[in-house]
Amino acid sequence: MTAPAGVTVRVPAKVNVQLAVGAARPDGFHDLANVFLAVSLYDEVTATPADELTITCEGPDADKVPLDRTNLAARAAELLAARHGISPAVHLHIAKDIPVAGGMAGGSADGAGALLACDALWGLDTSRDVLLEICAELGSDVPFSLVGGAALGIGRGEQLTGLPVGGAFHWVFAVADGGLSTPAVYGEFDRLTEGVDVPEPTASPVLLEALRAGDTTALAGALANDLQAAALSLRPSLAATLTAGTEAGALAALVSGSGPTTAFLVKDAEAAESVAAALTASGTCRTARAATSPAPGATVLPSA
Ligand SMILES: C[C@@](CO)(OP(=O)(O)O)[C@H](O)COP(=O)(O)OP(=O)(O)OC[C@H]1O[C@@H](n2ccc(N)nc2=O)[C@H](O)[C@@H]1O
Ligand SMILES: Nc1ncnc2c1ncn2[C@@H]1O[C@H](COP(=O)(O)OP(=O)(O)O)[C@@H](O)[C@H]1O
Repeated sequence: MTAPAGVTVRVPAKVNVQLAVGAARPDGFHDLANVFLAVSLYDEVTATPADELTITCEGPDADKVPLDRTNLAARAAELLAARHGISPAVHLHIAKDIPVAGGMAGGSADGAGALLACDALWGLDTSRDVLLEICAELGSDVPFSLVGGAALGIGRGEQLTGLPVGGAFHWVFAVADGGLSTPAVYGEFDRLTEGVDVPEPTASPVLLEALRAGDTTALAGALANDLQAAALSLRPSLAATLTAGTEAGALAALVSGSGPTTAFLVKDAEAAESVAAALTASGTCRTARAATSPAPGATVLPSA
């Protein structure tokens, strides 16, 4: 008898080209206008039949990934199985290339990837709407990991509207040593805005038009992250990384989401190569990676 085939799903990382953050809500979350852009750094999640739910992970950051039921991939398998009244008997293997706790939604990517991989492996054919519901239950960023491309997320970031993108954008991501906790960064945002009348978050029309037109220069002028001050307050060394990338010729620099990864928008692939080399040489980050956007959402790969 041949071994049962596995299903592999590839899922992109994200950068928030605009992250407008409102005041804390009674449930502890913050209302957002979160403009997500998927970028070409990917995790791959492979689901194979097993007697019980198990997880393995490979990659440079694998030792930082929990392998118990708190892993978002495990939680995705459990939620999907529960919806269908079946047992989550599956082995999930994560090939991790997205920095862990880096503000690039790597855990969310694995959650969305596991969901799609298990759905295919178990032959469930779950509707897109139900998959998106499960994603929102897993975390605010998980629905976007499923859909990819570009989207505006409102509410806590889970209510998505797809956005048109008129061309490719080139990026460099400087990966920092160690992560930053997302709740800690939102907590620092609350501390820094105490006594301030935080406005309702709204998407910038200039930024949306820059995306639609595929206009890199206009996008560079419109990038904005309301969590940046909080991330810098918790990790002041990020300022030196932002400066190093800008001095190396990046058109714009910002913290990716809750950080500590920093994102640099550059003119083209050639500029990406030289900015990545300069950032690596600067000693202000662990490593620098070039990537392009938009990237597709979670995708089942053809079986080998
Ligand atoms: C900041 C962002 C930007 O896209 O991502 P990262 O940069 O960390 O990847 C997101 O808002 C993170 O989304 P995600 O990581 O899915 O967060 P969740 O699991 O839903 O929530 C984790 C915690 O973050 C805080 N949180 C999250 C989303 C939100 N709209 N308001 C919040 O205050 C809450 O403290 C919450 O308990
Ligand atoms: N599959 C996973 N990959 C990475 N981290 C995970 C995963 N599942 C749960 N986590 C937990 O989520 C935290 C945030 O990870 P991650 O999603 O990579 O960062 P961020 O929220 O900054 O984008 C990690 O520190 C880890 O404890």
